[in-house]
Amino acid sequence: MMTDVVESSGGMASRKTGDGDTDPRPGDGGGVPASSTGPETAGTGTNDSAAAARIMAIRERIDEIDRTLIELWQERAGLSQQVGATRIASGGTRLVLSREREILERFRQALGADGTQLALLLLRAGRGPL
Ligand SMILES: C=C(O[C@@H]1C=C(C(=O)O)C=C[C@H]1O)C(=O)O
Repeated sequence: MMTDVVESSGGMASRKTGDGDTDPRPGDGGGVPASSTGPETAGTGTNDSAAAARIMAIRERIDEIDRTLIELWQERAGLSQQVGATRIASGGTRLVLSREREILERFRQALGADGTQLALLLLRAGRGPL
């Protein structure tokens, strides 16, 4: 499985297959659209060349965002681990649950139930093995 986060807030749901691909569903682009104008372009899911060009342009920004998210994710995890090591070296606790609750609430307020799930993953990444 590609993910163990369960969608619970009514957003996009996707089913994952063993190879990480998403099963096609009826009407989700698995077939050839009626307005098809040419061969399906570069994995865009459409045969319309104008739509394919637009999709590819948007995907460039999506890829940029994903790279930034990954970088930020890794930076945050590293910082969180530094805080933990600093605190333990000074005789403190590894975790501060009141601070974790604040973070969970921040993400929940901004993003709803998905925010809570995201924050739980962020906190876990920063903890490393307990
Ligand atoms: C990074 C800290 O240590 C731990 C990790 C946290 C985090 O990843 O945000 C929050 C609280 C602590 O359990 C901190 O106290 O700020």
